[in-house]
Order: sequence, then C-alpha cells, then structure tokens
Amino acid sequence: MLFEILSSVVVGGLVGCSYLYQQGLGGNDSRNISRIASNAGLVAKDGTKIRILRRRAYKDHVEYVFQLPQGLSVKQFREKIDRFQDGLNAKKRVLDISAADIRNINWKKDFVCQLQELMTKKRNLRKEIEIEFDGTLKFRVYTEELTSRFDYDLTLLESTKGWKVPIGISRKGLVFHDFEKEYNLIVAGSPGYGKTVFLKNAITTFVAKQTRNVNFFLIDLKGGLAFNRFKGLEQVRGLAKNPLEALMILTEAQKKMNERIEYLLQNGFEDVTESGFPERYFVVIDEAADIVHVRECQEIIEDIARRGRGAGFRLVYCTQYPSNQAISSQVRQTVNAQLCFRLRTEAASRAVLDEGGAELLPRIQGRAIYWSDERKTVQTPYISNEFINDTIHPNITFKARKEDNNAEKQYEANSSGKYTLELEETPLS
Ligand SMILES: Nc1ncnc2c1ncn2[C@@H]1O[C@H](COP(=O)(O)OP(=O)(O)OP(=O)(O)O)[C@@H](O)[C@H]1O
Repeated sequence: MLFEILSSVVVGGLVGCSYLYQQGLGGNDSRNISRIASNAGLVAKDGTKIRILRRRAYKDHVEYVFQLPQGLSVKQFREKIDRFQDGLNAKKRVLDISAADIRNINWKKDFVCQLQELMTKKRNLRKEIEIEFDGTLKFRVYTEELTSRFDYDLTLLESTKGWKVPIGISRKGLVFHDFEKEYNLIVAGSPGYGKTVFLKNAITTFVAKQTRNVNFFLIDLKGGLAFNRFKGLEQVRGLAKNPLEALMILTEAQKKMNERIEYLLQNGFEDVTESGFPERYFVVIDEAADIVHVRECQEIIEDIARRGRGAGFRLVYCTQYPSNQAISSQVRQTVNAQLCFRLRTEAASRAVLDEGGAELLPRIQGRAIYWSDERKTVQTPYISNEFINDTIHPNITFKARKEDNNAEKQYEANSSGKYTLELEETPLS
C-alpha cells in the first residue's frame, strides 16, 4: 500500500514536472523569432519589422501570430525556415521520462537510485517550425518532432474513400490527395526519399478500392522493376520501360482519351461525372525527365494534362531532377498539386513548388511537402511489398482483358464474395 501511494505521488510529480519543464521550454520564443527575422533581413523597405499580435500554447505546440509588414510575403519567411529552426534550437536538453519508465521502476528495490538514474535521462530538444499565412503570419513551434515512420496498414486502406489516396500524416492529422479535385499530381524528390513508395501506395490503394473502375498506363523509365509486381493486374493497361514503349503507351492512352471525349461531345455531356462513367485512367510516369526530350511523348503528356480532366484521365508526373526543362511550363500550369520530397537545391524546389523549402526538409525518408489548397509537411505512408502483394493478389487472378476496342469490362460479385469477369459491348472502352 505504502509503495502504491509513494509511486502515485512520484509518478504524478515527475510526469507533471517533466510536462511543466517542457512547457517552460516551449517558453516564449516571440522575441527570438522577431530577432531572427530582423537578422535574416526580413524587414520591410521602410524598416517595419514583424510585430507580435498574440501567442497561444497548445498541447504540442506554441503558436505565435505576427503582423506581416507590407511588402513582405510568407514565402520569404518559409525560405528562411532553417534560420528560425536553428535559432530556436540552441542546444537544449529536456527530461525524457515516460509513464512507462515510471511503471517499470521496481519500488521494492533501491528505488531512489532508480529515480536518480531516470533523472539523468535526457534528450536533445529539437523544435520544429511551421509557417503559415492567413492574413496574419503564424509560426507554430513544436517541441516534438513529426513522426519519421508512418506505416500503411489495413486501417488506413479502409479509411480511404472515393478517388483519394493517403498522402501521409501531418501535424493536424491524416492528409489525402483527392484526384477528383486536383486531377494531376507532380511527385518530385532526390533519389531514395520515397517517390516510388508513394506511387506504389497510390496504385495499391486504387486497385483495392476502385477495383472495377481504375486503369493504369504505367511508364517506369528506371527499368520497370518498381512496377513489376503490378504488371499482371487487370487494371494495368500497359507497362513501359523505355522511351519507345512509353510512346506506344502514351499513344494508346491519348487514343482512349480522344474516344472518350468524342463520346461525351456526341452525347451532350460536359464530363465523365455528368455522364456517370465511373472509370478513371491514370498515366503514371516515373522518371519523367528521361522522356522530356522525346517531343512526341512530351506533346501527348501535355495534351493529357490539358484535356484529360473531363474524360477521366489523371496524370502523375514523377521526377528526381525537377527543373524548368524536366517540368515544362504546360505541365506545370495544368498540375496544381505537388508532393515534394527533399531536393538538393532551392532552384529545384522552386521548379516544383514555386518556392524554396524542399531543400530544407530533414533527411528523413518519406518526409515531404504536399501542396494542394495549402502547404503541409507530411510523413508519407510506408507501404511494404508484403502488404502490396496481399492487397493486389486477388486482382492478379482476374487477368482476362478483351483487347477488342469496343469492349467494356464488368465484374459481378459471386456468392463467395469474389469477382468474376464479364465482358459487355459498349460504345466506349
Ligand atoms: N514513407 C516512407 N517511410 C519510411 N521509409 C521510406 C518511405 N518511403 C521510402 N522509404 C525508404 O526509402 C527507400 C527508397 O524509397 P523509394 O524507392 O521510394 O525512393 P525514390 O525516391 O523512388 O528513389 P529513386 O528516385 O532513386 O527511385 C525505400 O526502400 C524505403 O526503405
């Protein structure tokens, strides 16, 4: 009994103490932020500096709201986020004691020593910052780092609806990309940060959730291995591994798109949504820089990006080397959403996001900036090959595509819950 009372007093005290200590360190950074801004030259031409309006502490962060001087933009602040982060991270160490640590104390044996030992358990404090603008300039200072691992699992798959694909976890929760709102997506990042894993996540998600309706034209100019496991799928209309095959696949995709547009025109529909066509076609290109000099390919890609929307065509344009050459201005103008992993230079970041920032991302695989309606930092889901295989396996057995251009496929569930394939003639396919 004595031990229980003692333990609850100590646990409450220590955890409370640690909490207060950390809150204290969250502290008041408003002066530091103002000072760093001035030192980094973020001052208006007439000498006006940012001015604190309010500060509010939340469970996991402190938000500082500033007035932005006229003539300065949030972009300028974001591009110097590393200065703010470094400035607020002047070597601080905090107690790192969890409730589990306390539970693991053996209260019947030299617990004072164990407690002393625990009090030495510290970690470096690494504050992370997010900068936003909504009429005021907001700095969010987090004392906990965003998770560096977010696994794709069944729960995530089940929570994914419609034509959405999970982009990752942000500070505010799950983030999805909705291909019915932002039709095309640019994915960029230096080698090894997670582009291919993201593409596999998207393909697997739609094969599982839009089994009957999704179609892929896959172009993998890095040798075809990354998409190899998908090539037997009913939903994959082709897999190209070199520029010549890419041109063939793109030509087929364009033909299909033209047929669909023609049908919509003839029948007085504005787009696939109005016509009720459930099918969507994804042209996925990884590594786009490798075909940027093939004029015919480039023209088709730009055509699909420009005219494909209403016909249900979506473009996922992926590159390691973003530049104004690798992402043509036509593609750039028709693609309003970007998922950008760490890049080497600010110029590369600008080619994707129109501003710097991707070069300042931490060297964490899966860490990215997602920009659709607003800019978010996310940890993208890690999808394992085992999970992909388990998820797509039932679809591989369906492979039975009728090559006839006038065939539309239909599936019906049988009593065992599995799908069987039926082919039905329609004006379009
Ligand atoms: N979201 C993630 N979470 C954790 N680890 C990841 C994540 N995404 C990728 N990785 C790790 O990084 C490795 C490389 O990822 P991936 O193949 O997707 O990189 P890439 O950007 O496509 O590289 P490249 O351009 O060279 O093909 C993966 O094998 C995996 O170990």
